[in-house]
Amino acid sequence: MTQHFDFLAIGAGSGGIASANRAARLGKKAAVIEAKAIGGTCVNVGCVPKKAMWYAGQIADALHYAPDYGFNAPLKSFDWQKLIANREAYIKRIHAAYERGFASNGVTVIEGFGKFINKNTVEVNGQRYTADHICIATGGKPSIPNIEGAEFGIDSDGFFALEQQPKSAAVIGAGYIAVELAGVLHALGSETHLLVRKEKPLRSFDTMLTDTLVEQMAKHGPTLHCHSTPKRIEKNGDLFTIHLENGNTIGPVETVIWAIGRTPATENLALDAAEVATNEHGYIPTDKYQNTNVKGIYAVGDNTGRVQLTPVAVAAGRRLCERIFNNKPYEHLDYTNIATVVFSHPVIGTIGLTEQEAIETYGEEQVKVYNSQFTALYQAMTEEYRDPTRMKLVCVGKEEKIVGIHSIGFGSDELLQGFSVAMKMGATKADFDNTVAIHPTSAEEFVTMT
Ligand SMILES: Cc1cc2nc3c(=O)[nH]c(=O)nc-3n(C[C@H](O)[C@H](O)[C@H](O)COP(=O)(O)OP(=O)(O)OC[C@H]3O[C@@H](n4cnc5c(N)ncnc54)[C@H](O)[C@@H]3O)c2cc1C
Ligand SMILES: NC(=O)c1ccc[n+]([C@@H]2O[C@H](COP(=O)([O-])OP(=O)(O)OC[C@H]3O[C@@H](n4cnc5c(N)ncnc54)[C@H](O)[C@@H]3O)[C@@H](O)[C@H]2O)c1
Repeated sequence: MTQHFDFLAIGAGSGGIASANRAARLGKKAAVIEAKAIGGTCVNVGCVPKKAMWYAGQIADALHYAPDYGFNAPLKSFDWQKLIANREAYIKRIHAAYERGFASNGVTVIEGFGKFINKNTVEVNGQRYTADHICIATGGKPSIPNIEGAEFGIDSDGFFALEQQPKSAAVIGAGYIAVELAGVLHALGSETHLLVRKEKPLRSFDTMLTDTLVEQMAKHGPTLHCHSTPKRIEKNGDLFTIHLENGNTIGPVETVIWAIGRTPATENLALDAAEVATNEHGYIPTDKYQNTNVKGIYAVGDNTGRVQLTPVAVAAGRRLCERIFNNKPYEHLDYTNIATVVFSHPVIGTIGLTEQEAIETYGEEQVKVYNSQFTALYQAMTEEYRDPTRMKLVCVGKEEKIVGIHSIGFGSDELLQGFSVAMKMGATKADFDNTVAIHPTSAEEFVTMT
């Protein structure tokens, strides 16, 4: 028998969960289909385990600062397995919380891999489900390059499955994941190499951020190898050597991690059966209302090729359901000015235009930039770790409207959310100046820049 729903999400990751719950809370009969684990990438092999590992790295950093704070606490050991066990136990608790949420909202959870049969029918394990509205929220998966020996490397999913801490690792890629995983491994004591193809990682970010990151990597590690494109990977016993296009080699190392981007999980969904179009990279193009080319079929999250962040998938999914089920015909997600944090060492918080983008958009004469550099008190107390925190405000026009906020250094992760609200509301430099600082914090620099 075919079961019918008002709303059916394919994929119980960030976008699918948020949309199905919202549909159900709006009184609709909603279901979500999940092939692997509830929570998707973010909860199981993304934001959550990554942040847990990053916190472990923060604790390792704090142990370096401890003697300058008067603590004589030599590190006796670090237990990777305990960290992983506690991380996974936390993830289990998140699964349970999601299940409680589904139960209280009345969302049906269908376990298995969903495939389209036609425009309003999806099949899972031979059972068919129809829906008036179908949301494709299938996310993505890590990419692996097509080079000799690529199979010797693991990806970010493999990183989270590591049962032992590698003594040495090479992380390949220049994006968020590469920078974050390399930073974590290094902080936890693995000899870590980060290989990027061009002159630096995170090249689309404001140069103040990336220059500082590169400077800090040079001082504290991991070892950054620029202009380093892997050509083949050679296995010798349990170790791997990376041969580069430029003739150099990196390694041998115990673990090679590919972090070279992600591909959309749209291949095996039988999208043809529903006539849903994809672009040449497999992403599902959507309009600003998350509509695909087929009426009643939507896509949200990483498979749309837009900003790949959990809160983006969540917000797009919720707004979609508000639009279709709550009489809000124009509700949609504004994809501009989305704040983001890279959990690098040091951590980066950024929103809006880089200085360069502002100049290209508004013209040099319209752009005024405020910079600040200081040592956060937390690190200023130490001998060896008095690293700079750097901040930048990018302003445009006579009124100095703030169009970019960038920060690298201790606390940049937690301080940005509030400032992003101000920027989204159209704050000017004068509004920032009118705000009395909170002292002593790093955040206060943003309201005291001259
Ligand atoms: C290592 C890493 C760290 C990250 N860190 C952050 C971070 O700190 N902050 C942040 O905002 N974002 C982070 N992200 C990005 C974030 O995880 C994604 O943007 C987010 O998970 C996208 O949500 P989604 O709903 O589009 O897809 P996903 O969360 O990937 O969920 C898709 C789900 O669909 C399921 N699925 C796929 N096909 C089918 C099918 N045919 N039938 C049934 N189920 C199916 C999958 O199993 C999966 O569970 C990180 C990503 C990675 C990989
Ligand atoms: N803190 C966060 O919010 C967070 C953390 C992790 C991931 N994410 C999201 O997940 C997305 C995916 O992250 P990602 O790091 O996998 O992808 P990415 O697209 O950000 O970076 C991929 C990098 O790999 C490089 N690359 C591509 N092919 C390569 C090759 N053959 N050899 C060497 N390098 C190669 C690219 O130049 C690029 O710099 C991000 O864009 C981000 O939106 C967010």
